[in-house]
Amino acid sequence: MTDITSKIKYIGVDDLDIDLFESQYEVPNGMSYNSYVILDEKVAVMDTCDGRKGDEWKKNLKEALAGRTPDYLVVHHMEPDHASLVADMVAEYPEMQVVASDKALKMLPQFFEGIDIDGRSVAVKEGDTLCLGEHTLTFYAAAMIHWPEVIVSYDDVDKVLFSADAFGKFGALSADEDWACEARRYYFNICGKYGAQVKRLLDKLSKLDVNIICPLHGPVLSENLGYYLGLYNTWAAYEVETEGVLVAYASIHGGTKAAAERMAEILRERGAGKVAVTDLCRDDMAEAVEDAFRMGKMVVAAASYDGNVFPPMHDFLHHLQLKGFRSRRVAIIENGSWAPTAGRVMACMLDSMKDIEIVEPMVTIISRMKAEDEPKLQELADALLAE
Ligand SMILES: Cc1cc2nc3c(=O)[nH]c(=O)nc-3n(C[C@H](O)[C@H](O)[C@H](O)COP(=O)(O)O)c2cc1C
Repeated sequence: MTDITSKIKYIGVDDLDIDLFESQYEVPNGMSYNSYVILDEKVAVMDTCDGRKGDEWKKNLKEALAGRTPDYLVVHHMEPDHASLVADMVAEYPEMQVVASDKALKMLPQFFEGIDIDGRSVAVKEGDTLCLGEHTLTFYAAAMIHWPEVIVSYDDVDKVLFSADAFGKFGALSADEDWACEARRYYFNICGKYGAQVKRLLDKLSKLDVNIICPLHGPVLSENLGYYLGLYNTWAAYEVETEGVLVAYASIHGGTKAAAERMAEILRERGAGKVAVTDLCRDDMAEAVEDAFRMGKMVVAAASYDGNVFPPMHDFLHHLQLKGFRSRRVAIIENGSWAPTAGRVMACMLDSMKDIEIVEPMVTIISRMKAEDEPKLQELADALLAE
């Protein structure tokens, strides 16, 4: 338990036992479920915790309360990694009121059958305030970052923003790691689709004087906030963050892999900037998605499979479709032994995304790369790098 300011305490919990966050994201350094308590004339608990760590969280809460009773539980986001203990809190503190958006209040019985908060709920919308004594919270709608019921709140005494999942990050607080790397992987995989909504929130924040950002995952941000806001502005606008190329391949027997690796070499020889190579069958899918958004250009290379494309590539492109991948140049390499189909399928999936420029000519490898394929790869690399 740490002090964020004289009246705001951190009561969140690190989870180092979790195998996959949201049942799909590898988190080698765990996850933090952040939660805070404001101890003013009134006491406000800011979100709860994942049920996986409920006992630890309740212990932290009790310690922070030091015998006091919460007047309000503010629910910024209803996802179970933050709201699992709302029903327990409602039962334990009969005088406590639940403060949330109208949508969140409607979601409560979906998660907690029979929960009774009649006369104990405060529905808040954009611009509403909650006075705690010295501190007053102002609420802002943050719909679709990354659920529809999300709100954020701002305390103009300590200039603290409670940002819900915005500015969140994979990794427990105990992890000593670069913020941007795991925050970017988190952002594009969790919020990537909602750039327009993130941009709207950033516009609102630009009018506030924020000194401290308290997100629901990852470290509290209190220094150099311009750096974090700058990255969020780049990401929300789908702008290129790093000049370079992601080469993503899906290969059954190694032929496509050899072509992809040769393509990466050619790109490096031509000074393409950062060239990252990912094996979609083995490497972290979330990192591949992150790198696709991070860089301005991409090469996709895949084997043909049952008149379609090898499934790991289909899975990758499907992730990009879901996350709103857009505004990038993409080159295609396909492989097949009798009737190559991978290129057509990849092009079709890419065509469904916004402002994707498919660079010609696509290269077709027949089973294994031959000498005659080398100039074709060079031509494709030149076309990809030409602006
Ligand atoms: C289950 C399976 C289905 C395949 N389907 C096709 C196909 O529809 N058309 C084709 O040309 N090759 C097909 N292939 C062959 C591979 O695409 C081809 O051998 C390719 O060279 C493999 O590339 P790799 O060495 O990168 O794995 C299939 C292979 C397997 C194992």
